[in-house]
Amino acid sequence: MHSLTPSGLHLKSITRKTPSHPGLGPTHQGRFFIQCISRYDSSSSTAATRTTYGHVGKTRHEWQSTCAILAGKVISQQQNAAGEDIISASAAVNGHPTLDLVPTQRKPLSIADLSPAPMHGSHIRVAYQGVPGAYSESAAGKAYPNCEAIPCDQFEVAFHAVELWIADRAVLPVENSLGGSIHRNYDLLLRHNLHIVGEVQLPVHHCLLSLPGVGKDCLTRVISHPQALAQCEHTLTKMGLHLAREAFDDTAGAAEHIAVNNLRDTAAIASARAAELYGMQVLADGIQDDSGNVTRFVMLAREPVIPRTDRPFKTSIVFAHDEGTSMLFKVLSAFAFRNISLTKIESRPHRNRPIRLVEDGDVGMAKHRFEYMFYVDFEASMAEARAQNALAEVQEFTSFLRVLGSYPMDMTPWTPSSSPSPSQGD
Ligand SMILES: O=C(O)C(=O)C[C@]1(C(=O)O)C=C[C@@H](O)C=C1
Repeated sequence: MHSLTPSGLHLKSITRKTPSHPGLGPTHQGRFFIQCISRYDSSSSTAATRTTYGHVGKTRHEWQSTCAILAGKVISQQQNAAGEDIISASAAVNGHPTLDLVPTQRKPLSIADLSPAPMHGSHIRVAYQGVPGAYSESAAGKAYPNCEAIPCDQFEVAFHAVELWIADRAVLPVENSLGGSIHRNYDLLLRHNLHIVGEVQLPVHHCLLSLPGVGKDCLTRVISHPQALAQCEHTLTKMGLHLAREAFDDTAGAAEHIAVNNLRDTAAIASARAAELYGMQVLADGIQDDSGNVTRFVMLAREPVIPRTDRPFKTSIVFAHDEGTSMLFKVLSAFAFRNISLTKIESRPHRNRPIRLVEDGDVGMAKHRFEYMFYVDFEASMAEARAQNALAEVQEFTSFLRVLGSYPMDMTPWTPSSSPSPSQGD
């Protein structure tokens, strides 16, 4: 178990005012929720969150709050520049006013904006997507015991937190044994220049949560992270729960949303720790479709780790090609001939050129072909000659090749979760 202590920050591009709810305690009630502070501490099970207000002051917490606002501004600026959705932070969320984080004028960052936190202390700061109680927070704690976990409302904010020196690491999910790849993070890995410095595999044990006293009969819908909904789909049906399913940013955020808004017809799929944090009851425990439900997370840093050969390493690469799919066969054989095992292959649309027009010589007609970026993980360290030789060969067949990281493999054994056990509230 882990605790939240008032020594971190919650990075958000939009802040919201949370209405009062008796189950949440004074820190959540009717305030501008600028920052939620959490430290992952594997030795304790107590939890406390703390909020601060929209001013910049002299204390460390206030300084950190400034960082959160800064991160929000940077993201807003980038989104404006890219012509993507503009986040209007001055808009109301759930009828409540939010802070204006959208700058009216672009102001370049100064060196002062980017300087690391004073009094950093001995705790490594780890950014994750979600709110306290999310699985990503547990993954951060598994990867870096006693770290200071920094909740971020979007994956991209976690990338920015590391780039801006607000966090030392980001821990992000990339694939789940039931739900498959988390594509957004593959795309972000390519857009940003952070390095993969490690991986952790986390057994994911889902619970069905409702407000205290609310039974299954009262429920009409279930909300959670899309991956969590997918991981529990069959079990919910087998339990006779034909509920409308709605996606939410993260599992723990879904539990918090129900608690804050007193939603008596809605259940959340989230962790037992989220139930504890947000005062929810556990209606059923272990509702994932397979007991071996595991999510793989990668750790990201500004600097790569130096590859070694004294322990098992994995290397992640991404590449693109200019002609034909036969290139893929050649690339894969570069690894096969050297007895290098591949552990993962993923294809994503080519960002700059998703479709290409090609002449079909046989029929004399032009046709459209989809273009891809390929992500490959293989079991070897970049310090090994066979990995270097394989990549030298891969480079010959590809138009673009980037090593995302060469890092120690997670070798920790894990035990499957138990099968569903309905508990209180039936
Ligand atoms: O929502 C959370 O709690 C998360 O940490 C995100 C996430 C994911 O993105 O896959 C992580 C692990 C589980 O597989 C479900 C959800």
